[in-house]
Amino acid sequence: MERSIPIVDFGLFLNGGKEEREQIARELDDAFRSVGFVYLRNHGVSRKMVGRCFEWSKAFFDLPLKTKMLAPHPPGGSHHRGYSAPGVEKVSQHKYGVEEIKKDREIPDYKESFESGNVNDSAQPNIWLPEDELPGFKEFMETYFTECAELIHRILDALSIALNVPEPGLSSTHSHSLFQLRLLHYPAIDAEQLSQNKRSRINAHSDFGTLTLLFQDNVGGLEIEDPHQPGAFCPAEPIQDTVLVNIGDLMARWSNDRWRSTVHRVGLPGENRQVDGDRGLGRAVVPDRYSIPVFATANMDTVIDALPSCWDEEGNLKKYEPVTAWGYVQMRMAALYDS
Ligand SMILES: O=C(O)CCC(=O)C(=O)O
Ligand SMILES: [Fe+2]
Repeated sequence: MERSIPIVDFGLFLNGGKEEREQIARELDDAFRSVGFVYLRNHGVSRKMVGRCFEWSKAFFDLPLKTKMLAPHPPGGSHHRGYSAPGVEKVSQHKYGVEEIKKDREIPDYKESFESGNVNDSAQPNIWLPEDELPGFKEFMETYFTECAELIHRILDALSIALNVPEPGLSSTHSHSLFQLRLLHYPAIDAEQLSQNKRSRINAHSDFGTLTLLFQDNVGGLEIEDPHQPGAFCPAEPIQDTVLVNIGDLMARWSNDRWRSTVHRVGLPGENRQVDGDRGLGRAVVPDRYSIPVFATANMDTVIDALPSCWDEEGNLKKYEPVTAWGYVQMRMAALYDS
């Protein structure tokens, strides 16, 4: 890939003066224009909190299936909370036709997930296990959600500076913090199954909200598509103490495609990553992988129409019709689950 994913010191934005904040806004703008992804250091969610979240995630997924099924994800795509067992969800890339979605599901994503969101989100109430099945889990996830929501709002402040969006900026269009905290577990799998495309971990897709935070363990396997070479992917390696941030489709549209919503997937970890097992028998096993994406979207009534600094009447016309955040997200979500 021509340009790798930049690393930005977000502490300079959080704690710096006007000049430093403007500099970081420019760095984010560059990253999102060229690659659509950035690693943030000093992002304000402590190493300890991130570590604890991975521990909780493992504790949850280690529970027996029948216990996890006490917090089931409802059928259909409109209430995106609770537990989804391996093979239930299949991400798809811009495929809304029933036939296309069915065909896509023939290669199952081998992962399980648990979704939670804002405690005040009445449209999508959280779905928890009975407290005594995993005491403390709910409380921790609610706290983690709040810390991630704070980071998302600060990134939105930086993006507002980057695009000259006047005060109170993009953060105010996300004031309900309708975010989704997702725990993901990809069970250990034969490397051969992944390499021969019999199963995927997560198929190539772009995220459909405004932006996504992604915490990953150090197993690897995440890859992003080279914007200059469609179909060619390169690794987004785990980097200690950073969070990956990427632009989603809704923000790409809002920025009139100034920023990229880059297609990504999870498959076989790179050669330099760990693959356990007896290579002699050709039965290498890719270890379990855990990741924690947090998806942001705008308040549902927000009209997504090209931001003022992203278009003009001369060379750079508006490319898209206005759409509400609600209309857009529902359309994308319906493609995820069989209804
Ligand atoms: O597990 C990962 O690293 C990526 C997850 C992802 O892209 C998603 O859930 O949208
Ligand atoms: Fe994604």
